[in-house]
Amino acid sequence: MPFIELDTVEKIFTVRRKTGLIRREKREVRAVDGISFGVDRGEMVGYIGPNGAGKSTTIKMLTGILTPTGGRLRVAGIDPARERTRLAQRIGVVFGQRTTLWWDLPLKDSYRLMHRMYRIPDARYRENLDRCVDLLDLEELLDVPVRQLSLGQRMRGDIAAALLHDPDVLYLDEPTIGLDVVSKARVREFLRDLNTTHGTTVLLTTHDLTDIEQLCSRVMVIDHGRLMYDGELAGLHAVGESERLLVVDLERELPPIDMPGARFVRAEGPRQWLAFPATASAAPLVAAVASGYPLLDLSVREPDIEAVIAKMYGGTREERRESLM
Ligand SMILES: Nc1ncnc2c1ncn2[C@@H]1O[C@H](COP(=O)(O)OP(=O)(O)OP(=O)(O)O)[C@@H](O)[C@H]1O
Repeated sequence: MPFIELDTVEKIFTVRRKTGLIRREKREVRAVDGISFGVDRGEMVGYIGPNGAGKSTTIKMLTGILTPTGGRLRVAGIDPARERTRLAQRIGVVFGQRTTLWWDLPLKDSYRLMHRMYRIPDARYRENLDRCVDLLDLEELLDVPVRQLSLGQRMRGDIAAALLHDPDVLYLDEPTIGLDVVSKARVREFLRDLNTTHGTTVLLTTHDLTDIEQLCSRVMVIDHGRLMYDGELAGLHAVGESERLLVVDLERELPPIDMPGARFVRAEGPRQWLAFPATASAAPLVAAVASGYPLLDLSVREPDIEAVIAKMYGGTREERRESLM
């Protein structure tokens, strides 16, 4: 059984929007729209996608902060939303944009508080702290209040904080965001070492594809709350490259649509995805599908992240650097 397991997990937010003085309109946001995957113990997986794709919502469900509105989710056999405290002993979380450290306290005092909060046995705490201080070069920073630390120093401090209780799983949400090149390299080296020597399972969300390239053998691409790709990074070259997607909602579940000029990508119930060349007009394909199949809805999607990734990996270093800025 995979260590992290998601089975058609869904999170729908209901947003109320003011439309008049008193009138309010309800709208549903499908932040995560039926995602399934498994991550084995010791894997290091990249979880990427454009802004608003549903990455943070997935991580929040994996930590138990948010409860899924549908599907089944397990981490180390635990249902996160039901047993959040028990799960907290097994997971570590680092949000690049937010610190879990106490802003006004010296770094070491934050660690002492965590020692008590997580009830970490003294010897284990000492050992983990020493290792993190050594590998993340924190010695000089232990007496400095967190608000005085640079972003890179703070990030190293946060990573150490997430590891003091020896978690089996580490979720990292943008761990290198805003860091300079040297700090990024240091963080990556530490994570690689953590994964190989401790077998820590790592799920990494990032906009910096160099993180993925250097750390993850497997990458999942999420877009509009759905899993669009799950496989080796190298395989992304082929996906989405100069192709657009036709999303077809049929009246009922049917065998894969077979159309000249289109390639069947995948199906989920009555919904099917067809890829077609980006340079071709969508109109003839739409017309052909509409006349040949019982349709409820159709939409054309640009291959956002896939195209970006394909372009970046296919482009020169200069182009890549530009697109990372
Ligand atoms: N608490 C909430 N209430 C309503 N809508 C929300 C809430 N949280 C997230 N959303 C919406 O859900 C969708 C997915 O958001 P999410 O933060 O998971 O995306 P993301 O992939 O992490 O994006 P980013 O890369 O920008 O952080 C977005 O449309 C977002 O506006």
